[in-house]
Amino acid sequence: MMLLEGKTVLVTGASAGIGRAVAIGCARHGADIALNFARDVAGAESAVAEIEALGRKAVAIQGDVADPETARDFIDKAVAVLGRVDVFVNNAGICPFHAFLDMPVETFERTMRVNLHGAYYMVQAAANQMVKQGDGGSIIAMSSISALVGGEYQTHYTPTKAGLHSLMQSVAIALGKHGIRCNSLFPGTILTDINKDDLADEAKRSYMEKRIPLGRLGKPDDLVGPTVFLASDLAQYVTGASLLVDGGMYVNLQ
Ligand SMILES: NC(=O)C1=CN([C@@H]2O[C@H](COP(=O)(O)OP(=O)(O)OC[C@H]3O[C@@H](n4cnc5c(N)ncnc54)[C@H](O)[C@@H]3O)[C@@H](O)[C@H]2O)C=CC1
Ligand SMILES: C[C@H](O)[C@@H]1OC(=O)[C@H](O)[C@@H]1O
Repeated sequence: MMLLEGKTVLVTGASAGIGRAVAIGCARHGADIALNFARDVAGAESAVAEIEALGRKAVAIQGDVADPETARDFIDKAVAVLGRVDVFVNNAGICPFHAFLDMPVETFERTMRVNLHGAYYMVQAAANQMVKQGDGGSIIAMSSISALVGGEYQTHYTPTKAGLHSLMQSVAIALGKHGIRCNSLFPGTILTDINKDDLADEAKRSYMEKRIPLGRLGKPDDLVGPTVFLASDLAQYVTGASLLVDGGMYVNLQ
């Protein structure tokens, strides 16, 4: 069943990892796609080619989400090519693992700017476009299990993910009157470039795997179904909600 037929979906950070899987997954469900990407031109172009091969329209638009100008530019260019915005997926993010006591100011500030400030500007720009269209929409934030639990080397990162979830709760209230639903996904540990180095440590990887009742680390495609659900009319009465997509890791105390 095609759940996103006729919809236009915008995804940030979509040249690789979860964002790319979600963009292509939404296209499989009938959506046209606009992808934001930072630097990886080849990754963005190949994602566009994959989406077009599915018979859908796709456009890749370059921009650093930490720059407030990028948000307006992304929405305007996406609308110029695809006509409208029905679904906005705020996915772009970084997690440069580092200890707390000597966290460099620039690492802390860059993580905040990309993950949280960038999300704020993007969500605001997408929401303004949806309000202008006048027929609702769906905004989805790629938050994290890290909105709920800490990480020794993620003291700069986990607050951005809790902040993203909080942003979705508040904008769900602000935008409800416009029929715009706002929800968060909480991925657990998904194998992508963001944690390639961290999980190169065999002991850490095996510890993470053992914490997961479903017995494996996640893959980017694991986020497609939950994203499509929240994007689709199946979730027409779901807003301000969050969904863990973690193989059960969060609930596994002992
Ligand atoms: N992989 C995991 O275990 C988990 C990931 N997440 C979140 O999922 C999202 C996607 O991450 P992954 O696919 O895992 O990592 P990834 O590193 O494969 O993808 C991140 C994407 O964001 C883009 N990006 C980074 N900075 C950007 C900027 N300034 N402007 C535009 N794009 C930018 C990257 O180019 C890349 O395409 C992130 O927000 C991450 O925090 C959440 C929970 C778990
Ligand atoms: C980057 C981490 O491996 C990943 O990102 C998160 O949000 C979780 O903390 C995951 O473990």
